[in-house]
Amino acid sequence: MNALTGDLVFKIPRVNIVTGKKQKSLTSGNSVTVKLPNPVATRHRPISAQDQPSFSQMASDRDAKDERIARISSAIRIIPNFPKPGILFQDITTLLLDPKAFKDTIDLFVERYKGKDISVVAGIEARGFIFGPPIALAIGAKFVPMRKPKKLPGEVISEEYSLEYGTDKIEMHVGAVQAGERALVIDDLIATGGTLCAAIRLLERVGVQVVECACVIELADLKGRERLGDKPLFVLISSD
Ligand SMILES: O=P(O)(O)OC[C@H]1O[C@H](OP(=O)(O)OP(=O)(O)O)[C@H](O)[C@@H]1O
Ligand SMILES: Nc1ncnc2[nH]cnc12
Repeated sequence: MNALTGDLVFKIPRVNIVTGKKQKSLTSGNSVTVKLPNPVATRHRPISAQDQPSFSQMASDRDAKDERIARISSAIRIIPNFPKPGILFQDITTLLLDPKAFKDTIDLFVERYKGKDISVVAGIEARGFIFGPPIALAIGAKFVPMRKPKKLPGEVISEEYSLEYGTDKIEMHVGAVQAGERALVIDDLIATGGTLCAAIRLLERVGVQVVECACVIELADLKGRERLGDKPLFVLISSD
């Protein structure tokens, strides 16, 4: 129980079983080695009603929320050694195969952002394109795709970010957003935080206020959250 919020935070002891002594997380920035016991039980730490003051929240509401997060967590498959040895890949395609868990995912985000005066949901290619549009439709915002280089046909502005070897870029159409708009940035996962930081910079360059970033999964060991500085990050599941 979080003493501050009264939220229940619990661990799902075994979600997916994988083997191997050391597992690395795939990142688009630094590679970090995460030592795990052998055989390895990959753990997801569901985060319930994260950083939402909830003294007045009914216990039954909270239980229902925790139940949804547990369902989402167990629907995500973890594939070891993909796309290269040592990587523990968090595969959200299995979440998409489970309509109830997928709907729960979207609903949890919608419940958080409805009525918050957000006019832009910016989704990061590729997996941010899966979660962003249903959230945008439900909260009455437009969806703006933030794409990998040379994919958007119109005039673009771009922002570079660092990878383990070299750099990458994300791009957004000029005119897709206007100064003063309030945006939510959505992706499936935060690892080092480099991608989300680039998305924030891109939006802020054109005068958009990034209200929050939201991801289904956080690879907490990689400390991407710290890289975001003061920018709030909301996640459903923290994997360590
Ligand atoms: O926090 P970071 O270290 O920046 O990493 C997170 C990013 O990495 C993954 O995308 P990826 O670059 O693999 O692209 P994809 O979604 O097109 O596969 C993920 O979907 C995030 O966008
Ligand atoms: N471990 C991981 N699983 C899935 N996508 C990722 N992007 C960066 N690291 C990842």
